[in-house]
Amino acid sequence: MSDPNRVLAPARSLRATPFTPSGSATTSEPPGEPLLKAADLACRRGGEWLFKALCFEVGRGQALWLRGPNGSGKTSLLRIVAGLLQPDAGHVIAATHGDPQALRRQQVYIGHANALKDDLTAFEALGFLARLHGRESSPAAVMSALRRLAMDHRCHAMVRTLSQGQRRRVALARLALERVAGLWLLDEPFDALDAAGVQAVEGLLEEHLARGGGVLLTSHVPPTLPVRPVRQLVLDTERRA
Ligand SMILES: Nc1ncnc2c1ncn2[C@@H]1O[C@H](COP(=O)(O)OP(=O)(O)OP(=O)(O)O)[C@@H](O)[C@H]1O
Repeated sequence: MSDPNRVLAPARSLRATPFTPSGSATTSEPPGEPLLKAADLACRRGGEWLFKALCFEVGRGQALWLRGPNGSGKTSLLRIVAGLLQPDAGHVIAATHGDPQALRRQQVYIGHANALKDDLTAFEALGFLARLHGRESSPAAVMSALRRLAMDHRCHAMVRTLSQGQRRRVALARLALERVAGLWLLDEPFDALDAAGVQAVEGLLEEHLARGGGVLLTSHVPPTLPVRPVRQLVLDTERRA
């Protein structure tokens, strides 16, 4: 029997199932409008098509797990949605209601690289990111965010002295500063995290979805959220044209 949460099967032409709003959105945004619509997206890299005619949506309160083998185009797709890469066809529509600042306020992109400055302390690096993205950056807020990822005890450590998992925790602590029910785009958020780190991030995801946010994430391990089902979008190199 097919998994009802699996929204797409990989093929030359990929189509999502019809969007059904879900979740308990506590937001002034219209509850039925998706945070993200991707229509007929195509991406070609290194002379090969990664995907074509890809359509999907992320609604409020929804998490969509982007999965597929190495090189199938997950990062490329996330970068297209984040506006960092031009698709070869199709378009992405974000629920911004014509406000050009809304996208910046509502969208969070955390890529493979942690974007932390090596020569700052964990506390300074997170504060810098918060200010850069126009988020709450008071010392209390930054410490509280570090605490959510159990990194408050290392707040004075230089980033370059932290382990990979600790750096990932500091980068992801940024999510604890978010208050807007927007779209989170997360590339391998669980990479390098131990079980406690994974649990902390899943808790943040759950809170974000509960306030009406949406999440599009890649992961090589299935994300398991305590309350909500996670839908799937599969990119599959073997079945591509
Ligand atoms: N800047 C680039 N120039 C040319 N080809 C690229 C570039 N970036 C990525 N590619 C190619 O695009 C394909 C998809 O890469 P992408 O990083 O999107 O895959 P992925 O599914 O995220 O992989 P992984 O699971 O290994 O992270 C790969 O074959 C890769 O070599």
